[in-house]
Amino acid sequence: MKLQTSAAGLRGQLKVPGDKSISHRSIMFGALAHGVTRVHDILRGEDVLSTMGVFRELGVKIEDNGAEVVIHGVGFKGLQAPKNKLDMGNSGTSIRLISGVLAGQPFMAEMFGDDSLSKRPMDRVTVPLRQMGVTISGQTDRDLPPLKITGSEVPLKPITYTLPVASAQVKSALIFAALQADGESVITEKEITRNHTEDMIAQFGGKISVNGKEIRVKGGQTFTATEVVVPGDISSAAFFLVAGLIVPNSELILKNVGINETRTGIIDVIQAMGGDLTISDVNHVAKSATLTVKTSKLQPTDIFGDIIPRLIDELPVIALLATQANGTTIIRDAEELKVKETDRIQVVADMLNAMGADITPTADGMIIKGQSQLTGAVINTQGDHRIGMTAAIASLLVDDEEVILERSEAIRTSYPSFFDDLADLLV
Ligand SMILES: O=C(O)C1=C[C@@H](OP(=O)(O)O)[C@@H](O)[C@H](O)C1
Ligand SMILES: C=C(OP(=O)(O)O)C(=O)O
Repeated sequence: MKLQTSAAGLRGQLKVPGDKSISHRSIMFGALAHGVTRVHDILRGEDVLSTMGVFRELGVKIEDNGAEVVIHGVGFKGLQAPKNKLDMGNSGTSIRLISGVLAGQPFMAEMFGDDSLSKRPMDRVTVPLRQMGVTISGQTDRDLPPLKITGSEVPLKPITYTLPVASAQVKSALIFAALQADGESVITEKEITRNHTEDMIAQFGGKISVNGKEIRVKGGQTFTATEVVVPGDISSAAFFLVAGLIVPNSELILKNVGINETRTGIIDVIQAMGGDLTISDVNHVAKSATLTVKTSKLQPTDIFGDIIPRLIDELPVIALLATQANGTTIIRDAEELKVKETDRIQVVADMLNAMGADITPTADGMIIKGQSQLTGAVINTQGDHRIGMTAAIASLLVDDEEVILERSEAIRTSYPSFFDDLADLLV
């Protein structure tokens, strides 16, 4: 498709779609709870639809009446052996978290995904799950999908485990397994990562204790159905936060954005760069707020250390932001970007360099020179939604040249209405 270029400004208000991480987990906990869970403002992106499809295959009734998604929970003991292979699509969150769910189920299941997912390492979950008594195997020494899993007939062994990577997906997979273990598990994070799984255990009436990076969770708990209202996804809002800051003559008001503190690294970065961002209407219960951004002069910054997991999915569009700062921005400690839907260090650098940026990829990040005039190019998402949306925002700064985006349908993974929302905000 041909992307919009030469934007005269972005103005107006937007309610970004529901948080992807919370949407996945609302289906999982809804299925594992007893009773009927209603979910409002769920993200209907393809990744979340994959999770819904898998739980339907596991015998859970899930209805979408347009206004809300209704999940008829069956409890941990009510899941049924699937008749078909479980299709995880493009979703790392689905395959890793559901591995933890299936770990304690007394049946065999096979999980597979698309070409991108089939290249992503699953050994980070298979290694600790095996220690808990699960039979699970994948392809090559990294346990790439497809994965075959046979859960344990008897309660799993609890685990004491320090994560070698900063990953909410691995942490969450182990929490789901630990909930089906005979005793207390102790999981220690490398860095603090998004805590939606922990929050949701409490929301569904369960118990979990969190002390900094150390998490303790007991097996054998039962969950009670509840009502979930999903806040907007800050990872989706990120594209419009950056657009509002770098496109001249812009002012954007983003409503109902999730501001869980484990996700707000991008706000810290924008503030460090001197961006004009205000936070209002803070709802402490829903952990959401209104974020307003205006066109700004930006300074460079260094992004590294424990902020990285708090903005990991935003780094592609943060790299674009840095191309417009008045100096050099350095991103470090972000080697995890290499094992996302694409190698996001290489692919982001290649894409933005093809558009006239000056980015040097490094082993664990990027060195980004600022004040680049962006130019026309042909870009391929390579199946990565965040690459596609970053390209679409970058092209707003291109004058009198074309930007063509190939495989743009990848954006439906996390933000099906992205192009409609963008069109509505153009001056
Ligand atoms: O737990 C989650 O919902 C997610 C965790 C992160 O992945 P990792 O755990 O692999 O860092 C993130 O990149 C992904 O988009 C969603
Ligand atoms: C990495 C992502 O998701 P997942 O790991 O679930 O595929 C993402 O949404 O950017």
